[in-house]
Amino acid sequence: MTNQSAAGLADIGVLGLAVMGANLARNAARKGFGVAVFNRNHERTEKLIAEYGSEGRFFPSKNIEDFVASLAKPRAVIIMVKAGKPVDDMIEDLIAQLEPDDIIIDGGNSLYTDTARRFKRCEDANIRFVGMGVSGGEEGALEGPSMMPGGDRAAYERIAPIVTKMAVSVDGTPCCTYIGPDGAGHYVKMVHNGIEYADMQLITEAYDLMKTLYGLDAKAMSDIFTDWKAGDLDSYLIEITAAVLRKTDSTGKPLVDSIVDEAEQKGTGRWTAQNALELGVPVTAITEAVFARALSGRRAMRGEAEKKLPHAAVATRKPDRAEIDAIRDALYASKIVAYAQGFEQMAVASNQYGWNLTLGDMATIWRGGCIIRARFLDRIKEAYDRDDKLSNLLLDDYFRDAVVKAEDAWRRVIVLAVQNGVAVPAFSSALAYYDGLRRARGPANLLQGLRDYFGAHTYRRLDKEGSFHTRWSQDGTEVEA
Ligand SMILES: NC(=O)C1=CN([C@@H]2O[C@H](COP(=O)(O)OP(=O)(O)OC[C@H]3O[C@@H](n4cnc5c(N)ncnc54)[C@H](OP(=O)(O)O)[C@@H]3O)[C@@H](O)[C@H]2O)C=CC1
Ligand SMILES: O=C(CO)[C@H](O)[C@H](O)COP(=O)(O)O
Repeated sequence: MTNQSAAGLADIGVLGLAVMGANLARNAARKGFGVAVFNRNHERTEKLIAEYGSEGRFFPSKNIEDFVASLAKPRAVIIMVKAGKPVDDMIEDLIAQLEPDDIIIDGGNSLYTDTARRFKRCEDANIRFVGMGVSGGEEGALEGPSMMPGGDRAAYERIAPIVTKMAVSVDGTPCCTYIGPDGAGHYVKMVHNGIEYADMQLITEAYDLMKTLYGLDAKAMSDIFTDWKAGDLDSYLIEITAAVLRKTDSTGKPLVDSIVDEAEQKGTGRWTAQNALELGVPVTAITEAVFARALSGRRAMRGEAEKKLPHAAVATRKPDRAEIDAIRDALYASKIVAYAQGFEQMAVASNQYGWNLTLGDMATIWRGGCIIRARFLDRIKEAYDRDDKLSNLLLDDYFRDAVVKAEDAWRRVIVLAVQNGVAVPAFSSALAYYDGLRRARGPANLLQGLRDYFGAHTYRRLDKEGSFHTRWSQDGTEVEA
């Protein structure tokens, strides 16, 4: 499936030409592919062709019939529309036009269970379906995103020569690989976004600590984040944090100080947390990040609470180098926990849903193009290269050494935050997870006793096999259940 446009037909189609679709279409055209383009509202198509039509071979259409007719057979169409019902509508419209063996690729942020359902729907219509997570935002879509295709493997193999060329490459390896069957590609994208939520929440907490405890202004914090980018924390999110903090508005003041403190969300972080709860995986950092966005949304309530629930004014501390370094170390340790949790979630899902995910591949394709791209992902890839059965990243030597080294600073920063009333839910839940994880014997024995007391739910004993119940409200004797 390459360069059939010589015959006057396009190699690939892009349906949906908002930020992501238009940039993916330009990306493919710049790489030499003939690209059929279509959007419900034709103005977007016209704008794309007027502004960028000279970048490559575009085949614009005003309706879906002409769009499909402009594609070389077997056809391949990337749908890039708003997630949810629009995707179902577009699939139905395409099914009515396509022929057996043609391929539909959904490149949006679809819920993985929707993807599994759509896979079945297309299979019933003899159409091949690939659910492909795409990350990188506007710039990544154009310059080379990270791509997470799942579903029909044979269909993926057919589009691979195109999509692996569209994806960015790191050290010569494309950030695109087949992930697994049915909804696996969109599942992995969902967890990517969950980790993105946690990573951003941790950065936000570091910002709040520097601002509230040390009185640092945006420019000073921008310089600190720029320094951090030179070390272990080197990542796209740290880089853009420095850029956002450095930006001034038309008044000359830092833009960030005028942005409303309410975080919005489209749903992928919430889906990650919901799925973690369903699977019973302790994904605390991502879940706290979702809740922190929800709390940020209660702006009026927070305004009222600030008046009614006062806290002693925080005495601004001297921004001593060692204390700022401690925040950096706490951020790094918490970030390791967040990624460890996200990777465990993918491992559990892989088992539960029979996907056979290769976790090292996720680290490999997230090294470039995507929003969470970071030097750190090389370390994760190396950890899975050392042990592809690794049950938790924190048990890998590199990550164990990193958290052990950061531990004192991590604790000090959280103590300081708690003493001064600065909310650090992701920092502190990450540390609580770490402390819970590194104890072979925790306190859930008491919890089991309580459950047995009120509900005869039984418990197991350390000293003998079987399940037991104590007749708490009768004669107090223990019986085998
Ligand atoms: N923006 C980003 O940074 C990223 C977005 N994504 C995902 O990629 C997908 C596309 O994102 P984005 O480019 O931001 O666009 P939007 O999510 O803003 O969706 C706009 C596009 O969807 C089309 N659309 C909306 N409703 C319908 C409908 N009922 N029927 C047909 N088309 C419809 C619009 O067409 P029209 O012009 O006619 O209104 C337009 O092309 C989404 O799933 C998004 O979550 C993934 C990674 C990053
Ligand atoms: O997929 C993405 C990046 O990888 C999108 O930018 C995503 O929409 C961001 O999520 P939210 O709007 O919920 O913050």
